[in-house]
Amino acid sequence: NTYTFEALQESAQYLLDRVKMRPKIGIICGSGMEQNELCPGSLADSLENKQCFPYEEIPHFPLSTVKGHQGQMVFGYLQGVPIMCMQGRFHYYEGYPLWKCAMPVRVMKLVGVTHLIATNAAGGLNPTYKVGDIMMVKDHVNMMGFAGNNPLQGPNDDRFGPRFPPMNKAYNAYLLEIGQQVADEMSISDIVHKGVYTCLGGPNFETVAELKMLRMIGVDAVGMSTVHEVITARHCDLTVFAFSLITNQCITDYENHEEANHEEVMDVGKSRQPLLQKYRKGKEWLFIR
Ligand SMILES: Cc1cc2[nH]c(=O)nc(N)n2n1
Repeated sequence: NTYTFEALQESAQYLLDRVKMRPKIGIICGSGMEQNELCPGSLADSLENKQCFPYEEIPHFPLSTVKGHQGQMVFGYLQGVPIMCMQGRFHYYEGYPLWKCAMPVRVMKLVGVTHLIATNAAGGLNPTYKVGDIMMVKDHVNMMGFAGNNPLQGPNDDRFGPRFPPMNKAYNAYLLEIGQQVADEMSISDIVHKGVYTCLGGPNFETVAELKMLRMIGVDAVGMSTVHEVITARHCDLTVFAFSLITNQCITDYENHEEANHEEVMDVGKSRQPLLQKYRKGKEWLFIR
C-alpha cells in the first residue's frame, strides 16, 4: 500500500484548503446513480453550493475508467447538511488493488467525515427481489477476503485503526432502522429490503453454479464494490450505511437464457434516480446532522 498516512493527508489537505465546509457525511455513488448527461438529477446534481474536484486534480487519487462514471469528488449541501460525494468509484476489475479502490474512504476520514453512505448496483440473488428494488445492506460476505485479498493487507497504520478490526457491527443497526422508517414513510417498504451483500472481483458476471453457491451461503445481492470500502471505513471507525440498487435478477437456473449486462445495470440506475434521491433525503440525514 503506497498510500502512507502522510500521502493521504496531502490529498485531504488539498481539499480542506479549497472548501470552507467541513462535511460529516461521505457518500460513494454507484453505477448509474451518479451524474451523467443522460440522467440529470443525480444525487451530486441536487447538492447546493457545489464544489467539484476531478480525481486527476487531487494528489495521489487514482483515475476512474468505467463507462458512465464521472471521476470527481463533489462537496455541497443536501437540505442544509454538508456532504462530500464521490462521483464514480474505483473497482478491483479496473486493475486497482483493493487498498487503492478504498483510499478515498481514508481521505474522507482525514477530511473529518464520521459517517459513510455507500451505494452500489447489484444483482438480486434473493428470489423475492425485483429489478429496481433497494436492498439496505445489513451484513456482507467478504468473498475476496476469503482468499486473503483485503484492503488492510500489509503493515497496519495505527493512526487509522487497529491491526485486527472487528466487523460484527459493520452496518449501523440504528441507521438501518431509520432507513426502514424512511421506506415506511415513503410507502415503498414493498421494494426496500435488508439483506446480505457480497463483492466479487469481476469483471465477468457469475456463472449459475457460482450464484447457486452464493445463495447457499446466504447472500441476497452480489456486486463488485463496497465491501473493501466498508472494511476500510470500519477500520478507521466511520459509521456505515450502505444500500444496493437491484439492477438485474441473478440467473440461477440453466434453462433461463437472459444475460446480465452493464447497460441493463445503468438503465435501472437511471430509472430509479428520483426514488433514490427522495430515499436518501429521508430522515437519516437529520439523524446524522
Ligand atoms: C454492478 C453489478 C450488477 C451485477 N449483477 C450480477 O448479477 N452480478 C454482479 N456481480 N453484478 N454487479
